[in-house]
Amino acid sequence: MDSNKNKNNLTPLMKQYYDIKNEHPDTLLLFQVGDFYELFFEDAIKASSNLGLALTHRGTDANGHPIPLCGVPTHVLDHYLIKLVKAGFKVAVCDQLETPKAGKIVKRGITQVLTPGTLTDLKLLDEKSASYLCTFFPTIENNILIFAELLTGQLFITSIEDNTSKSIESEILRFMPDEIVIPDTKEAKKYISTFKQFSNVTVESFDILTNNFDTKTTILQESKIWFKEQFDQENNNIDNLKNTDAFNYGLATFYKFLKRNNEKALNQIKTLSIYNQEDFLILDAATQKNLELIKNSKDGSSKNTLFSVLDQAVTPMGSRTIKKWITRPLIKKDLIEKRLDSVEFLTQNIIFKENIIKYIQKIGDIERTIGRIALSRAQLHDYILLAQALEFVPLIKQELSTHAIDNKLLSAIGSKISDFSQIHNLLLDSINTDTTTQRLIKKGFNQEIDRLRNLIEHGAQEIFKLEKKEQERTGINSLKIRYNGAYGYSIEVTKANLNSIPNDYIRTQTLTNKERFTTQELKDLEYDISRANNDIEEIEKEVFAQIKREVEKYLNHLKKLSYSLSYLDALISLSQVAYNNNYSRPEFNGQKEIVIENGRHPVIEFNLKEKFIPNSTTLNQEQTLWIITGPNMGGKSTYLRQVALVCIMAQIGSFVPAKNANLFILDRVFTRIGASDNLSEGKSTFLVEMEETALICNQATENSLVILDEVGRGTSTFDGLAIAQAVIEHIYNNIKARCLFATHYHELTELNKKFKDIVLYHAASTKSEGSIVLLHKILPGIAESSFGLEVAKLAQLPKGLINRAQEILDNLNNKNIKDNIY
Ligand SMILES: Nc1ncnc2c1ncn2[C@@H]1O[C@H](COP(=O)(O)OP(=O)(O)OP(=O)(O)O)[C@@H](O)[C@H]1O
Repeated sequence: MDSNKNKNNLTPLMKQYYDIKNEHPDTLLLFQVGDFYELFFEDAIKASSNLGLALTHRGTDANGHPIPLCGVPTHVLDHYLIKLVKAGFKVAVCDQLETPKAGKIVKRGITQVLTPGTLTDLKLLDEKSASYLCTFFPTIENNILIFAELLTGQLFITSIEDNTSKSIESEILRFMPDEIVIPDTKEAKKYISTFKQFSNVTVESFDILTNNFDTKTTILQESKIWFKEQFDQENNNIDNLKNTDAFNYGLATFYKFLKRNNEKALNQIKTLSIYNQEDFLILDAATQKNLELIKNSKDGSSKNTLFSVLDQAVTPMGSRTIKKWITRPLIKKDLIEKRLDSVEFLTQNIIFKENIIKYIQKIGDIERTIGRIALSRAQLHDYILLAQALEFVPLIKQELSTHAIDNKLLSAIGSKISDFSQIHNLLLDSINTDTTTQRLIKKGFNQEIDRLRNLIEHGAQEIFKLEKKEQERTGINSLKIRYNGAYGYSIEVTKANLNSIPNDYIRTQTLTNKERFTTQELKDLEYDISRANNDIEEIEKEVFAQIKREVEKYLNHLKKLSYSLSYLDALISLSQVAYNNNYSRPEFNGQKEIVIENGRHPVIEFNLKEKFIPNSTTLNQEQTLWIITGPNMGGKSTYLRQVALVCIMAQIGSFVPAKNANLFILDRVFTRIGASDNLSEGKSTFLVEMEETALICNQATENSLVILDEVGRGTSTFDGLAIAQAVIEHIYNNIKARCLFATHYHELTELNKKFKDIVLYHAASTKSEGSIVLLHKILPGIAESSFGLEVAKLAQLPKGLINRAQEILDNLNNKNIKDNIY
């Protein structure tokens, strides 16, 4: 859209379009024209290719060029909005603000600006995922990350001193934000390509943060004032942060962005959590991907993920809580034990659990309903849902108090579920739940509304009653009250009866045989009837607003209620999963050991046709590092992942798929599994492998679990072998983390002779009728070989090819024996 130069050549509609678009140049502008929302110029081209809609042309621009155009019907706007916002566009919706009148350009204005991270409209949100807006501000000193969950009004802030993109990426992935806002500084822009792999990125201009010329105060100061007003800041962590540029500018960037795009949400952010990365178990980005915690690597959905197994919640808010728990496992023993106590209690008290499930199911996703109320986006429907939900709160409260619950967490949840009878009664008395009538307020709640409604419903009867009254008063039986489109209501009297009309009759019209009159009473009645429809709307709106204000007084309590209920739902979900799948309660006995008896992979055990073979693990002072060899397809990767998953599940507060598990509280879990390249960033498979290994070597501690699968595989045999051995030696000698290392380099098993705590395990196999049988059992010792050719046979490589490979292999083995390489 190049020029406003020749504005005089434009139609009034296009002039108006230019004016509005100029105020929102960074958005796709959907401009309402009657029954369509239309996009013009570049916006039309982008939208048509993203939405698969036809691109046409209409009229000419100021320079006489045809204007590209693409339109969507108004009744399907939401459908297209979701698509555009999910594709990462910022979208502004410009509505017609008045009924069009002939010959006059209709008034239009922006009614919504949507960006991926600022959505608060339920139709646009994924119900099983919390939606976060992230702001990232890096400086040489530290990096600030701000995550805002707008619907619940929560803000999470952390500072990361480590400047490697891997650390920052890991922390961002915990929240999986829908949008990451960064300043247009050189340091920040370095991260764009990394962030774009998993989120939408918006660059916010930085220079004007400090020079807001529109007001006397700068955005920096404004954001500080906002922060002070929103939060009760008795938080020690905040003082340290406040002195850093990253925090101050990061906050200003966040504030500026949200103020422009969803100011209401900005004012509803009331809960602050300043945390350290180390407050939760740290799962680096590769681990989150490799273990398929929330998203699978196949299609990015939650199918066959840990989340899909643990999520048996009956409400979406419960599912969202489970998701949060999975990405933020705990590291404080007492908190983990509290969750485990509750899960155990719930698995043992089935009737109690069933009752609670029944009620929570009826309550539904009250968290989002309350979120909408807080953001003033709630409609009648939301209040109906709230009223229905509150009916079950006393029942849950009763369950929680009457069962002698010997469980700290459940009792604490119970105490937060206050009695909302007052607000429940108010809603029951006032809100019209009969959605067929299109009325907001229930009969009997407000006298004036009832009177007007009566008038509308019984207008005809009122007129009839008046007619009777006038007949009796005048003694004229033929007197009629009639309605005429041009004159309205009037009393008709035949000319023969004119002598009997009272003095207060006002003549309005003379017909051949009749005269028409009105009276003050008829005028008032007519006025009331015609105004009733308008008035009732006004009064209903005002009464509804009063009810909303009353409900808003309880917002903080309601937020606590929804938090407690989603927590309860998530706990019940964990207990259901534990019960159904025969999981056991993990123990933390203070020893630095991971001893798992008959562990299983929580996801794979569901998908196998045959029975999953359980395997045990002992990583302790005597066995700190396992080198695992074994045939391809022998089950090594499954085993490695299962050990990591069992440890993570335990720190989520879940029971684990094992007969017994004695664990210790890990600070970090690292996994380097499989081949992944990052061609979009110009990184080869091997470079990615080495970057991930470097992160482990730099960040793992003796309290970490390190899972390494075939490190060194991506380069030449000797380079790979050398790197693999050096990595093992570093982890064993310097880091002292508990480690499982799977490899096809049999040479590495020699390390067991050098270091006594490095032990050898293998994925067992046997031969039957000349073919390999994979036992999927991890046993002490070394595998005979990798049986690569056997697996190739299983995969049905051509027979001739296999025979030739066997020849080559025999030659190589003979040579190795001669050269004594093994
Ligand atoms: N404990 C088990 N019980 C039953 N089946 C298993 C078990 N472990 C693995 N499997 C099956 O074997 C398949 C291959 O396992 P996995 O990928 O773990 O082997 P691998 O040893 O890592 O192979 P490669 O060295 O080729 O990567 C799995 O997809 C699963 O179907």
